[in-house]
Amino acid sequence: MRERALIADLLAPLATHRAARGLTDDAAVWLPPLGREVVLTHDVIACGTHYLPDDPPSDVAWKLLAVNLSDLAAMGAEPVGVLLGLTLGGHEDDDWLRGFVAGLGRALTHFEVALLGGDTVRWGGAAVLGCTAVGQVPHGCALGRDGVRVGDAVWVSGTIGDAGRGLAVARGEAPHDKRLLDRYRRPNPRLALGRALVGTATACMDVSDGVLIDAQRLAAASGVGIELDLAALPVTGDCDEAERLIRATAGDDYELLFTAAPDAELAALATAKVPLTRIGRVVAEPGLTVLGAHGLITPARLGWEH
Ligand SMILES: Nc1ncnc2c1ncn2[C@@H]1O[C@H](COP(=O)(O)OP(=O)(O)O)[C@@H](O)[C@H]1O
Ligand SMILES: Cc1ncc(C[n+]2csc(CCOP(=O)(O)OP(=O)(O)O)c2C)c(N)n1
Ligand SMILES: [Mg+2]
Repeated sequence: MRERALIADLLAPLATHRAARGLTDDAAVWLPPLGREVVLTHDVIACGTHYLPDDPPSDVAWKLLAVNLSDLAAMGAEPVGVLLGLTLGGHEDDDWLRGFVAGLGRALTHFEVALLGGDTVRWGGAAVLGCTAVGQVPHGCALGRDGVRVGDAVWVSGTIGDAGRGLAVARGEAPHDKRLLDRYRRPNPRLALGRALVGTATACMDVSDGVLIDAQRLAAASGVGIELDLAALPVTGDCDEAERLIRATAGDDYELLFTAAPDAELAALATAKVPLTRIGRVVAEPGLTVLGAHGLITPARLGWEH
């Protein structure tokens, strides 16, 4: 399929938002509502690094959107639209592209975001798929990483480590488990939670590289320290300390890690699907401290780094 056909026949029908101008102009034109700030983020996923060549193309489209919307969720923003940078390789034939666009359409509808534009190129290597997500927040309401205060409680949404286990399933290294595969292939950005945390959380970020390394980054951004209780980490099923460390460093969770005053009322923000768990506290001494059953633990690694 030629680039023109992909755009005109498959992508343009998805670009229904007025701002996209039917994908017939050089760029999208969007007027943010009065009193709103525009929130912008860009994340790339590469075949072999972030997803597997055999992952269904519709799930790859979902993941591309989800990892970007997760960054908007972390900022407390409401998503508006996305621009896609599709650098395709030899593996992405017409069937793959049709599957990708079908999944893209479903994901756009599910997340209520507009396709605003993008670019498509072919090259000889593995596919590299970029996405710019555009969101909005009421003026001054964006959540940041630098608002953590000494004495705050540290919270995380959902469960940690299931996506990492899903990757093992996808690689054929663990028995088939649809739920875990979905956690890896179809992350759920915590958009409603992120927006609900505006005004309550002192700081927020999403967990993509592993909850330990991301907690270290959150603490560093605020010039404070974070103490995490490994036993408090929300995991699926029973697991010992060694397994908890694996789950805490696997990454791909796309949960929200946030801080709030110790007496902040958060129970009302939790749901059956997205529980909230208090996993630690903020201290003055900078750095990350991991506490196990027998005291301090020094993990060999904290998470994923490129
Ligand atoms: N190549 C780049 N050019 C400009 N900014 C970048 C680049 N890579 C990362 N950033 C910015 O650095 C910050 C941290 O990026 P990253 O660690 O990828 O965060 P996240 O995990 O939220 O995606 C973000 O504000 C991101 O926009
Ligand atoms: C095939 C494959 N191997 C390994 C991983 C694990 N992995 C790759 S990148 C990554 C971290 C998240 O990606 P990154 O580009 O750092 O996202 P960002 O922090 O920028 O949101 C993880 C856990 C994976 N998702 N897929
Ligand atoms: Mg990034």
